[in-house]
Amino acid sequence: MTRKPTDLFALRAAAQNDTAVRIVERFASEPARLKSMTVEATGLHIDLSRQPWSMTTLNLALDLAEARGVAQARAALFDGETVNRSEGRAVLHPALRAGEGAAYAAGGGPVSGEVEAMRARMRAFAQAVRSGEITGATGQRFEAVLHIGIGGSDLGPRLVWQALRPRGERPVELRFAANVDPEEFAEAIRGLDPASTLVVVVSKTFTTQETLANAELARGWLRDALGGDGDAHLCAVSAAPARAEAFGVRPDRVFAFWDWVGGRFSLWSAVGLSCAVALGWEAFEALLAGAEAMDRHFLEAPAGRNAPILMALAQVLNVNGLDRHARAVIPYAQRLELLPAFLQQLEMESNGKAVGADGQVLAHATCPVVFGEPGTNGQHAFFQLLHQGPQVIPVDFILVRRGSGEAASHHKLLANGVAQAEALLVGRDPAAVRAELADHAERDVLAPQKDFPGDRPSTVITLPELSPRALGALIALYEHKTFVEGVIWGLNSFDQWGVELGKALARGVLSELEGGQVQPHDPATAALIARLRT
Ligand SMILES: O=P(O)(O)OC[C@H]1O[C@H](O)[C@H](O)[C@@H](O)[C@@H]1O
Repeated sequence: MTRKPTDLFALRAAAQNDTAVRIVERFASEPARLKSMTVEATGLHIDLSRQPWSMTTLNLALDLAEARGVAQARAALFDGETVNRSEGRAVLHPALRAGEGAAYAAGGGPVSGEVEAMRARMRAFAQAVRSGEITGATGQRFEAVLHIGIGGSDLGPRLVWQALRPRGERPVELRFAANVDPEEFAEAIRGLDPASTLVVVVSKTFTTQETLANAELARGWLRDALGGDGDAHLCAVSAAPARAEAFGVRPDRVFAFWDWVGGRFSLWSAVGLSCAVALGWEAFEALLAGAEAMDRHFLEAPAGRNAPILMALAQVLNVNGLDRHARAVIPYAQRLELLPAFLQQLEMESNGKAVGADGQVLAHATCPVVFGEPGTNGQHAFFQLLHQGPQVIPVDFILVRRGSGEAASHHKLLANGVAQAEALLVGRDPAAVRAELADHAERDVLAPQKDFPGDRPSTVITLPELSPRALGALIALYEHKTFVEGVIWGLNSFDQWGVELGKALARGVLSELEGGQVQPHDPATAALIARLRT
């Protein structure tokens, strides 16, 4: 394989040049900066003025997006072309949230009719479960849903439930089991009554080892309590519905989706069924509407006002221009606790690749390490490194303007978010630090340690409130940002070949751990297997 030439060099040179001027000083020399670098997208406010670009470099980045064919790639995606070439599939998650009467087609074949029909089934099912029209085998209402799935079949629904779950009385409780570690399953069913629990098994392939293991545990739990009737509490969501039926799920309880829905983009399909049941159809529909509004923004806003494109360019600038290979995501909202985990899959599984879509080794870096915790908790843990560590880590701050609950606490939360972004941007004048220590005998030793360099980039996203609509828009914003980055980096964001080897090896190791024939391994692996077998 040969190395591929890249046109990121011009951007890199400009980005490095820009570091001669502190970001905060640019506001004076670039009066239009704040206005030009903040965008409103479907009610979300996105401030990119704290990113380390000059206005000139931003324009260069926009030229790069144009040269890399972002507009054409976006059209190809929405037109249902086979953009996931390595798997021969279209990628059409926008079709899942389009309103009635849309006309999406995957590879030329219409899909919107099927999408609408499935949505109607989901809606009818969710409403019938909530109203008590559909009951369990003993006639009891379903008071809980156990959602079983992993990766893309878990993280989206889990994030949505955490973000939107009712505070007080919950007509329907929602629990999740993803890990094959039986501890998670045991915790998920704690306190639940099988007679009033609906089990939704979600797996695009319906071959995922962890999910099938948990589905078997759930089926056993239902059967122990309800006998053979327990199977009537099983639902499945899959792009391989025949496999779900072979597992024993009644055909009218199998909800299909399609191979043109990527796992980590699948929340909007029947993968969201358990959220639709537990939160109610109106909330699920509003989530879809928020995402659809972001789709329209992504399609229609000019590149310089286009939130997903600008956020992608800021990331490219930091990664490829300034060698910043990590990014922190800090939601100042406890309910968005799972956003960093969701984005880890979305971004790192999509773009954590070193080979381009054309099979050539890429000559540039791609996806940074994404991590994060809610604010203010993260402040008391790893923010030390963000403020004073040797490496600069750009941060996404997510603030929610109108909180729910105690207003005074919400103001404290927001104040902390604003202050942290300011501290990263502005830092502290070293002279002020020294002046404060004027009488200190160890002034020369202490002052540098108390220095805040600042000039550390962030993006600040403000949501009007944590509504289903705003959450849908936020998730879709990150989906499209991830896609644009993939286009600029020249890779296929929609496959994940890197997860296959470990899965295949685990099958062999399992048989060895269970007493089967020992296979040849490297010495370290052989020793570990021997240790675990005894
Ligand atoms: O939905 P499933 O087919 O069960 O797949 C669940 C997950 O496992 C795979 O290994 C992939 O890494 C994920 O992208 C996927 O979402």
